[in-house]
Parts: sequence; C-alpha cells; structure tokens
Amino acid sequence: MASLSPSLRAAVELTRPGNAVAAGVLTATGAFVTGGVAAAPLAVAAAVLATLAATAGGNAINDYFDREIDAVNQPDRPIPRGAISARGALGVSGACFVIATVAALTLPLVAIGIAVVNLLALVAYTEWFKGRPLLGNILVGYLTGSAFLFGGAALGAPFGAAVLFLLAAVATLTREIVKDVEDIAGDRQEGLRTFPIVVGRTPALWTGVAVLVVAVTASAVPYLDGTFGLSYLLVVVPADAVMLWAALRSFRDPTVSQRWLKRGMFLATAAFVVGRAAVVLG
Ligand SMILES: CC(C)=CCC/C(C)=C/CC/C(C)=C/CC/C(C)=C/COC[C@H](O)COP(=O)(O)O
Ligand SMILES: CC(C)=CCC/C(C)=C/CC/C(C)=C/CC/C(C)=C/COP(=O)(O)OP(=O)(O)O
Ligand SMILES: [Mg+2]
Repeated sequence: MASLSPSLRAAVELTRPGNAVAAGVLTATGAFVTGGVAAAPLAVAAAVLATLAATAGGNAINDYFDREIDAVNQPDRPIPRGAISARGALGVSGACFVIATVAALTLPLVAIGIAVVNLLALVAYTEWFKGRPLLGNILVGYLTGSAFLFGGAALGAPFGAAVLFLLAAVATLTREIVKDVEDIAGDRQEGLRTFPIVVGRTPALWTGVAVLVVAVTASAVPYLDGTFGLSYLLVVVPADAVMLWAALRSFRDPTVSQRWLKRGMFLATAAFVVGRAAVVLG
C-alpha cells in the first residue's frame, strides 16, 4: 500500500482489507465445502466479490458511526487520526455497498436474499444493535458465519455449509464479547450498554468461554459423521486448542486473547478446506 496516496491508503485501511479478504475466503470455502465450485466458478467469484465488498463497506460504516468512541478506544484508526474525513468514510462505505449489490444481483434468489439481509444488518449494526447487550455480538457472529452460507447459496444450496456457519457464528460471538471487554472504557464513556458493562467483566468472559466450549465440542461433528477424515481432525484440533487457550487468556489480557482467537478461527477455516480437499482428491 506504500505506493498509494495517503487519502487512498486511508480509504483502503478503513475497509480493514484483511477482514474483507478473509470474509471472501469464508464464502469461497462455503462454496467449496458445498461442493460445486467447478460447476459454477463465475457464481462463486461473484459471491466472493459481494462478500468482500459488503465486509469492506460494513467496516467503513462502522468506523463512521464509531468515530467518537474510537477517538477514545482506537485513536489510531483512520477517522479519529484525521487520515480521512467522516464524509469520505461514508462515501467509501457507499461505494463498497454498491459493488456488493451489483455482484449479488447476478446470483440465485436465495443468495440475493441473504445479501439484502446482510447489507441492511451491516448498516443497522452500529446504530441499532451494537449498544444492546449481546444482540450486537450475536449479529456480528451471524454476519461472519453467513459468509459460509452465502457461498453455498451462490450454488443454490444455502445450507451446504450450515455446520461451518454455526461454528463461525459461535466462535465469533466469543471473540466479540472479549473485544467488548477490551473496549469497556470507551463504551462506558459513550453510554453504550454492552454485555460486559451490563453483566460485569468476569461473567461476560465466562459466557464467552462457555459458548466456545460448545463450538469446539461441535467441531468434532464433521469427523464423527464421516463428512471429513483424519486430515480435518489434524488441523481443527490445534485450531480448537488455540481458541480455547485464547478464550481463557481473556481474563488476563483481552487484547492478546482476541488476536489469538482470530488466528485460531483462521486455522479452523483451513481445517474445513483441508477436510474437503481430502474428500475431493480421494
Ligand atoms: C470451533 C470452531 C472450529 C470454529 C470455527 C470458526 C470459524 C471457521 C471462523 C471463521 C471466522 C473468520 C476467519 C472470520 C474472518 C474475518 C471476519 C469477517 C471477522 C468478523 O470481524 C468482526 C470483528 O468485530 C472485526 O474486528 P477486528 O477483527 O478486530 O477488525
Ligand atoms: C455474505 C455477505 C453479503 C456479507 C457478510 C459480511 C460479513 C462477513 C461481515 C462480518 C462481520 C463484520 C465485518 C461486520 C462489520 C461491522 C464491524 C466491524 C463490527 C464490529 O465492530 P465494533 O463492535 O465496533 O468493533 P471494532 O470496530 O472495535 O472492531
Ligand atoms: Mg467499531
């Protein structure tokens, strides 16, 4: 990004490109696990683009609405540090949502339906859901997991990656609770009633650990029901271990915890790709 102008660099940074690309990978994984990538490569490409653009737009509009909170919690983000104006951020978000909409309109009706719901949720999240205890966290979990469903929907099979959807939604819920613990100071200053502020830091973190234990336990299902073989287990078990360690670390250091939760989730995504590839390659 060094070759870009400062304002363009700030616009790209605003979209959190790492998350946007990762979300696109989730959609591609959802299509791959559902099984039809080769049959409909253009549909999968359009779905990946729609997810990538929607996530980018969601990140940009989140920073637009969060600009006052981020001035306390995350002052180095593009808007609070003055690298891009609030109006400019809104423009970046709008452009991303237009791209996502155009790409989604080329897909089957069920995929268009998911995209419409998700785009509305991404715009509504910060203003109407974020400050409601647990509701905002659950919505981010749904949005993250839905990227997997969207990949299957692009092939006309929206529940082809239903297990991945559930695991990703729950694991993301845990991470969102930990991130809210990280942000307690700024959120409290802004009068937000996040889950940790309402129930207390420790009960919130134990809730996160408890839901993650359910997800980690459920991650054995694709192996036990014969969907995937030993190759899946050899990757998902370390991923589960990293996520469990990270969740327990949240009591001492939520920042380290949420970063390692994300790494564990990336490794878990790889487990599904490896598991499916082993089946396809026979
Ligand atoms: C138990 C088990 C096997 C769980 C599987 C979990 C799984 C496959 C998770 C996928 C999650 C993933 C790789 C998400 C991609 C990145 C993304 C879209 C995250 C959503 O981020 C929302 C967050 O609030 C943004 O904050 P930050 O990451 O700090 O920018
Ligand atoms: C499948 C389609 C069409 C869309 C899915 C889009 C996806 C995968 C969204 C994932 C969740 C996401 C990126 C939401 C954007 C809003 C966001 C950054 C929520 C978290 O924000 P805060 O709670 O303010 O926390 P931080 O800003 O501190 O990260
Ligand atoms: Mg935010």
